[in-house]
Amino acid sequence: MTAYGIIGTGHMGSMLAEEFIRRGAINREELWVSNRSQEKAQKLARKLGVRAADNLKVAERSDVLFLCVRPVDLKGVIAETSELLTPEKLIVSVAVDFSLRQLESLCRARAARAIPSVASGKGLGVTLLVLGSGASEDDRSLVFRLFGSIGWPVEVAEEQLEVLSDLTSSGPAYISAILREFALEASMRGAGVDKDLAEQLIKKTLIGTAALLEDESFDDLIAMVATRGGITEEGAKVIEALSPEMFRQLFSATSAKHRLVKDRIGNVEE
Ligand SMILES: NC(=O)C1=CN([C@@H]2O[C@H](COP(=O)(O)OP(=O)(O)OC[C@H]3O[C@@H](n4cnc5c(N)ncnc54)[C@H](OP(=O)(O)O)[C@@H]3O)[C@@H](O)[C@H]2O)C=CC1
Ligand SMILES: O=C(O)[C@@H]1CCC=N1
Repeated sequence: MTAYGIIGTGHMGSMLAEEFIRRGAINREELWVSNRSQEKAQKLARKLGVRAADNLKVAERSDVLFLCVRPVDLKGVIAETSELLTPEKLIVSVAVDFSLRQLESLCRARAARAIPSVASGKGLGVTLLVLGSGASEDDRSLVFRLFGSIGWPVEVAEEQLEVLSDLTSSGPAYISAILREFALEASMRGAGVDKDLAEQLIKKTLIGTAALLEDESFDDLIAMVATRGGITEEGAKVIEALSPEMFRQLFSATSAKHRLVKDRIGNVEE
């Protein structure tokens, strides 16, 4: 029996625990969880019927250990448990901005990075995967099986993780922020449209659009809606004209923040 552990039961850690159990990828008796504030881990353990313990015990028990703390807390967690992180174990870090090189320099365990998104809470998220040099083909199969149970795992080059995680992990927040502004503007056009109603309507429209996008390209879907000489064409032109600058600024801002986080973490392998 493979034993699994999750250190950090915040948004990502608790989502992974719940979904892996719910979808049968991990059996409840195989999973241990821990968290800095212990009540959080205990509450999750009670809810899922898994076991809660402290970081050391979870690291000791686990064959596969998910590290689900923020990048700035990760070095401390690995330092605390490093004696137990032997080459027989696989660590899977979900932290953005903490490299494989750093993980591998801090402990002797085999390492992988997996960057999921909240959409995996619905079994529909992308998980970006990068396997470390010590990881085996069995490790690759294992992470693909686990993350395949909650969406679409895709192996990428580590140097692409920053920009791709902006797209897929931060994506649900950005799409929500854009649509919230769209609904707000609709409610301010003077026609007396209620803001909450506008939000509900655009959410339903998003869900329908997402279903269509299973089969259609963006261009084809736009062409389906934008009747030649009709209304949508005009709006689409505005989006095409103005949004490149918005997304350029978005990537500039996130890139600066990625750099800041990496600087804060420092060259931990040295
Ligand atoms: N949220 C998202 O959509 C995504 C997040 N990620 C990555 O997931 C990681 C976690 O993010 P998220 O879940 O949003 O953050 P949260 O703040 O929700 O969760 C982090 C958890 O880590 C716990 N923690 C902190 N230090 C320790 C420690 N020393 N020992 C044990 N537990 C500790 C915190 O405990 P306490 O309750 O005491 O604060 C908290 O519960 C980050 O590295 C992030 O980059 C990746 C992809 C998507
Ligand atoms: O905002 C963050 O830092 C994390 C990483 C990607 C999504 N949430």
